[in-house]
Amino acid sequence: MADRDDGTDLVVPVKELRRAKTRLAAASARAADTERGRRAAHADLALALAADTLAAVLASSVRRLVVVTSEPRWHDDVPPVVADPRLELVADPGRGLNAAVRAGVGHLDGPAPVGVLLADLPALRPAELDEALAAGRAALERAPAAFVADHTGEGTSLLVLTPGFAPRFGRGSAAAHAAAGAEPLRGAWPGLRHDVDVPADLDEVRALGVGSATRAWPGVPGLPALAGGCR
Ligand SMILES: Nc1nc2c(ncn2[C@@H]2O[C@H](COP(=O)(O)OP(=O)(O)OP(=O)(O)O)[C@@H](O)[C@H]2O)c(=O)[nH]1
Ligand SMILES: C=C(OP(=O)(O)O)C(=O)O
Repeated sequence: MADRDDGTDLVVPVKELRRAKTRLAAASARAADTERGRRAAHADLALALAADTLAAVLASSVRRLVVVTSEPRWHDDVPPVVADPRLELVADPGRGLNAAVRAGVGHLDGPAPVGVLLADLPALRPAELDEALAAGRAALERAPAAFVADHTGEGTSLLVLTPGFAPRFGRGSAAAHAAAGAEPLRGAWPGLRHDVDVPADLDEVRALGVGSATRAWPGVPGLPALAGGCR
């Protein structure tokens, strides 16, 4: 078992909700009867996934948390996260995921290792994140970056990098990060590896145990359970 992390800085990109998670459209379609209801349920789902991911992050040993987003609901609907003193918000440059990640890493503007975590990990456990960040920092003695592949083996859920390493998120990112010299991290970390991309993933993460916002979806408007994060 790797050591507990002693405080890595973390960047989490959160896409504008109405454009996010298009591969989950079939799940939102089952959640409401009208087109308007479906759109609202879809945005609530994307927000719930991000809120649960961030609740776990804030229960970990992460030192600074940079969220890169231009989502207008951010301030109203994620109050426990917004109120945390470790949070710094950076505007999304609007040029895709890697540009958002670069903006977050650039904001930190230092030589220290940085973790980049995607925001669709509602079963994430704080201890898994701490372990993976510690393992990633240890790997930086041998490689310019380290990554945790997602449960399919194709994507990347966490990238730990030294500033200067170019992130290669997107389809097939695990292979792209490995080809650029990043070291794959081997821990089990089921919640860290299980991102939610397609409707079947929702059942799978619920079986692992998700945070309160995802557990409550689809729920009444306003996501009353959002403040939780305990599992
Ligand atoms: N800030 C920011 N975050 C992004 C962007 N694209 C993706 N993300 C985040 O990166 C994570 C993983 O992205 P994807 O699974 O590719 O998400 P997606 O584009 O919302 O989903 P699909 O439309 O289903 O491909 C999610 O947490 C998104 O919020 C972007 O352009 N800007
Ligand atoms: C964006 C990514 O993931 P996915 O498409 O699996 O969500 C990625 O792995 O870089």
